[in-house]
Amino acid sequence: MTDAGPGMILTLNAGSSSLKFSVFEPGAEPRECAHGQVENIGGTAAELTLTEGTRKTRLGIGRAHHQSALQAILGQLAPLLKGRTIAGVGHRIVHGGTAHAAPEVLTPKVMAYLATLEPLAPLHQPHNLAAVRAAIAAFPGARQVGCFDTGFHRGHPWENDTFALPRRYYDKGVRRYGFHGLSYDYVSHELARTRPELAAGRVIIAHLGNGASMCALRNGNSIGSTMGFSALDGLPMGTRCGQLDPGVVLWLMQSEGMGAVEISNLLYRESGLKGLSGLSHDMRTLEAAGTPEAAQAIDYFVFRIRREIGAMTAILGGLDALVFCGGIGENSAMIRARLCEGMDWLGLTLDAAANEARAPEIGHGRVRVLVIPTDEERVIARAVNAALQVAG
Ligand SMILES: Nc1ncnc2c1ncn2[C@@H]1O[C@H](COP(=O)(O)OP(=O)(O)O)[C@@H](O)[C@H]1O
Ligand SMILES: CC(=O)OP(=O)(O)O
Ligand SMILES: [Mg+2]
Repeated sequence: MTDAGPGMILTLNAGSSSLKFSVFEPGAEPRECAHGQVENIGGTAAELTLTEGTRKTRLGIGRAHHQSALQAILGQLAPLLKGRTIAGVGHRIVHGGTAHAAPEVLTPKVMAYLATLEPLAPLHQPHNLAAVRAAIAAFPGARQVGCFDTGFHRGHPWENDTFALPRRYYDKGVRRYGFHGLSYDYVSHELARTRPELAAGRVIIAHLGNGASMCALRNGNSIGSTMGFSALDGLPMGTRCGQLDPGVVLWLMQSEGMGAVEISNLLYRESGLKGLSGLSHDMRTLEAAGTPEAAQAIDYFVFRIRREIGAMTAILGGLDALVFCGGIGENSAMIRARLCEGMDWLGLTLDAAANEARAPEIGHGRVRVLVIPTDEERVIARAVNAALQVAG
């Protein structure tokens, strides 16, 4: 390959149902040259979408898992690089545990620690680490930088960091970490850039995708998250149960004779929207389905989020802005409308036309309601750019 300029930045973001990537030109504010994603991982018909400027290409890749999706992406990279090399690869790493918050170069020692966290995020962490190994093999000269989803929440108050278990478990790392931190980082900084008066106040960001969580922010800092020790807690998700009485887990073990692997599979892969609807994890499918079970799955999703809006408003001491992001938050006008219905008591009133048009601002009450498309890739690219600067 001829070197036609400084090395580029590649970002890899393995979500539970998607693998997203971008190629950035390094710089004080990295410039995105191309991006793409494999969606519907785990389903029967995964699709790789590539976008370069106005050119969009779609490629059916059949039944895909994260590893084959990654290979499909690596196979498409060469023409996007236009003869340039890759200087740095940035990875979304869902769990940084107690030891890692800020972005870091991924040494074998760091990788070994991160591998111990795999059981805490089985839908993500193994794929995140597999992507690092594949990127080392594909780009041996590049700097590999990890960006942690848990990092954004590490400064949250102790009451939100702990469970009411004997203290020794906290000391062993049984804590409420919170996730989707790269998304909250991006969205909160966008809010600060575009609406600084709101960012300085009391804000709830609802990241509603295949994984879903909410973050309560005061002056741009996380003070509470619906997700906890693992990415299972809080809101119901595509295939994850969300909040669950731990007594249910005991009952599954004692009365149903289920072991850890079976319970893990049930709670991570068979529950949530998929479990309740008996149909699909995908909100688009449920919205179109019209079956009573699909409707009830949506009802439960909406109910839990509304409940958390109330709880977070209470810990914030009021609310100045509610911000939607993530695949559902950005694209489903119906879900946004249902979440905001009857919230006038809070000063939150949706503007129906603006909501349907997916305008950046969709409310007209005292509490501002916004849609800010998230960009985890940009947060990763900024971190890689900084790491490349340090490396000289
Ligand atoms: N137009 C839409 N209407 C409703 N839901 C949508 C729409 N587009 C995407 N979604 C939902 O967004 C989810 C994916 O969200 P995303 O944040 O990209 O996923 P991940 O959690 O894997 O990163 C899909 O499973 C689907 O349910
Ligand atoms: C943490 C998490 O659930 O991530 P995602 O929404 O990408 O699956
Ligand atoms: Mg995601």
